[in-house]
Formats: sequence, structure tokens, C-alpha cells
Amino acid sequence: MLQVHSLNKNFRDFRVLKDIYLNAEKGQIYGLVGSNGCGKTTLLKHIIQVYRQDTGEIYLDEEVIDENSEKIKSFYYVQDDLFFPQGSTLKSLFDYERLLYSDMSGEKFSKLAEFFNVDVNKRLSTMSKGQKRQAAFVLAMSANPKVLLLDEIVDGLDAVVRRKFWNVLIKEVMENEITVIISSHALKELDNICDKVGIMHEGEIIREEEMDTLKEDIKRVQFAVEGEFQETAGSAFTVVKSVKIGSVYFATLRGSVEDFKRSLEERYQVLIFDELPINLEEIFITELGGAGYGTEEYDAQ
Ligand SMILES: Nc1ncnc2c1ncn2[C@@H]1O[C@H](COP(=O)(O)OP(=O)(O)OP(=O)(O)O)[C@@H](O)[C@H]1O
Repeated sequence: MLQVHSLNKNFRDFRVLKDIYLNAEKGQIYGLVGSNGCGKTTLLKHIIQVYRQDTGEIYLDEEVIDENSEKIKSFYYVQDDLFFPQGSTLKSLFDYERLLYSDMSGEKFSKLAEFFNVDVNKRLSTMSKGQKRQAAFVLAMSANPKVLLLDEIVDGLDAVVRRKFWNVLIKEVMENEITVIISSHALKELDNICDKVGIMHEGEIIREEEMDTLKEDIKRVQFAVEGEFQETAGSAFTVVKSVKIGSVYFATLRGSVEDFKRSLEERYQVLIFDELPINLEEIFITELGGAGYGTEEYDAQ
């Protein structure tokens, strides 16, 4: 299990990470999601030991991880802004990284390069953004890491390649019990992929939860009633947000849908009532809205 325990970091007088706790299990895909500039990349760079925290610890299987740990050699980080040495090709990087990672597999490298149709002898500097990301991913998976940190990895990938990417990732995680932490804004895709989610805002993980538990907590409903609906709170539910489109209301709730429906029926004649599937994007907006993020309305006048 990978754990971050009470981690704090200041860049001069800017408190970028505030008492971070993160827990990711073996064989788990952990989605690290959050507002722009909230500290996701900075947190990943602490886990991989690019940055040193002011206070707090990082553990893998209860062993403290620092830049001298033997276990850090089984961590692999694919960064957001990819950098490759001048003149390098994927093959030359593979030959170099073979010296750093003891489990680097030539067989997996060839198989994945072929699967993603990456030319291993082409200079990386001449590749497109999406091709570079695929090349970086091929290299990362070939290293057979125990902990894989992926920062905005699907950014710039077309829909077909994204699907291939998720496919490989899921199979590799299942087969080799890798712990994956993936920072991304692609919430619709993470929704289908992640076992657990950490929602970050302004340097804090404001919520960490198994995906299934998150989805039990927040609900979406659509309904239509005779007359104008007025928001109300009940003892077993809270209406987080409601909007009216045509004659139908869409509401996000916390708590019991049944109690909300009962409270509607007590006050109105209910014409339509349906519970809708909830997705990570909706949960994200609700949780960050609760933290006061993105709640303001734009007035064009
Ligand atoms: N080396 C640094 N020195 C000072 N401030 C930094 C440094 N690196 C990052 N920051 C600041 O720390 C904050 C967090 O940045 P970070 O890149 O971790 O955010 P992020 O969550 O990955 O954002 P995004 O989703 O926009 O990529 C930002 O305000 C950024 O300006």
C-alpha cells in the first residue's frame, strides 16, 4: 500500500500542500483530481522524490520512502511536460533506463511499441505531442513498476489511442498488481477506470473515497411538479443544487432519494420522478462547489 501521511510543503511563503493524507492500495487505480493549480503535480513530484517535503512521510508497504530507499527504484513517474534528452529515440531511452530499472522488459517494450504503433528509432523531438505521450507510456510500462504515477497522460491523445491506453493500463494493473496514481482532468474516462478517487483543492485532499462509496453519497434526480418547486432541506437529505430546464427540474442531492421524493409528494403533485446515474464530473463539481469553487455566475451585462 502506498501512503502519504500528513505531508506539508511550502514554496517560500506559499503553502502548496496542506496536511495531505493519501492511501492507494496495491492493484488499485487511484484518480487524483482537482482544480487547476491545486497541487496535483507537486504532490506526485513529492511521491517520486523530486521534491522534499517540509514535514510528513511517504510509505510503501509501511516502509518510509525517501530518495535513498531501495523501493523508490520500483516507482515510475510520467510527467505532464515531457522532456527527452536531445537526439534521443525511444530505443536509446529504453537502453538507458534498462540500467536504472531492474525489471525493464525488452519483450514488453517491443510488444507495446507495436501495439501503439510507435517507431522506436524515430527521434522523439520530431514526434507529435500525442506520439510522445504514447512513447513515454510504452517506456513506463516496460519498466514493470510497482508504483506508477501518471500526470495528465491522456492529454493530447485521440479517442482510439485513449481507449488502447486504458485497455493496457487496466490489464497491466490486474496482471501485475501495480499501484497507479493518475492525475487527470478527463473525469468521464476516470469514472469508468478508477477504484478510488482523491479530490484536491487548494493544496488539500478534501475527500478520498472508493468510487462506489462516492457514488452512494451524491444523487441526481429529475422531476416535474405542479407549480413552482421551492428548495427545501429534510432531515435525511439536502438539495445541493437544482436547475429547471423546460418544465423539468434536475437536482443534485446528498442523502436519501426516497425521503426527498416523499417530501415532494407531501408538498406538490409530482408528475415525473426519476433517479439519474451519477458520474465523477458531477461529484467533482458538487464537492468543489461545497468548497466554494466555481459557484459564481457570469453576468454578460
Ligand atoms: N517550483 C515552484 N515554485 C513555486 N510555486 C510553484 C512551483 N511549482 C508549482 N508551484 C505552484 O504550486 C501550485 C500547484 O501547482 P501544480 O502544478 O502542482 O498544480 P496542478 O494541480 O498540477 O495544476 P493543473 O491541474 O493546472 O496542472 C500552483 O499555484 C503553482 O503555481
